[in-house]
Amino acid sequence: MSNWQRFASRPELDAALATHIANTLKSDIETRGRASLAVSGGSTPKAMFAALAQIELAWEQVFITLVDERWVAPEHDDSNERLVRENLLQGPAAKARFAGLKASPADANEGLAEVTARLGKFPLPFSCVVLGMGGDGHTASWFPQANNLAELLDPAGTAILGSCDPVTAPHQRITLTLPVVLAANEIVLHITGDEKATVLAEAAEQHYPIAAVSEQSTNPVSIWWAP
Ligand SMILES: O=C(O)[C@H](O)[C@@H](O)[C@H](O)[C@H](O)COP(=O)(O)O
Repeated sequence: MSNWQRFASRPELDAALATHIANTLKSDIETRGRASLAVSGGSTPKAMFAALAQIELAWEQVFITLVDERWVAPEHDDSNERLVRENLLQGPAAKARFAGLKASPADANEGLAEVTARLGKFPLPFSCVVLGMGGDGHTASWFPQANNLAELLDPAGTAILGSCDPVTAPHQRITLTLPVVLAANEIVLHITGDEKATVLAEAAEQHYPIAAVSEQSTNPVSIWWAP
């Protein structure tokens, strides 16, 4: 159902995953002329972003967005857009075409149409979607307690994006929906530490949101892990 790529250390994981993503983008540029990447925020991907940003490829043909965003201004410390701008859109990768997921309305629901229109310029399906995972079994902004979780995880849903009130975490969110993630050419799950490996092992039994990706076999996810 999923294949594991295990590394002895986080720096080795970050370097290998950056190279792998770059190769996926290069091969999609060769076949489609363009490539698209959706990345997660949080703390895990920061060093991998820095490694990926330094790899030479036709970045001007690469469209980058976020898997999910906290509904805060792009200058906010908790903004995933800020994380991406400061760590991924640097060096050679500064030429990539980036679209953030935050819009001006105070409520994320009111910004959904505007942000969805931005993604209309993207070559879809995504070449690669890079997910993270929280200790509560959430991925993207599919939080266990969210009252619209079933809607975000509806495989037959037609919306690209949905909003979410995580309940157990700060900030309202905007997030890609399950069908868009599952339609990607490649899905990567980037996690570190024994605790997250255990959470993932218990995902099906505990009905964690990550199970919607890790326990399906239509588009098997590759799990990139280091202690
Ligand atoms: O904005 C976010 O919070 C995310 O995109 C989220 O899904 C993240 O990937 C996990 O919460 C893991 O976060 P850490 O890497 O900080 O553990």
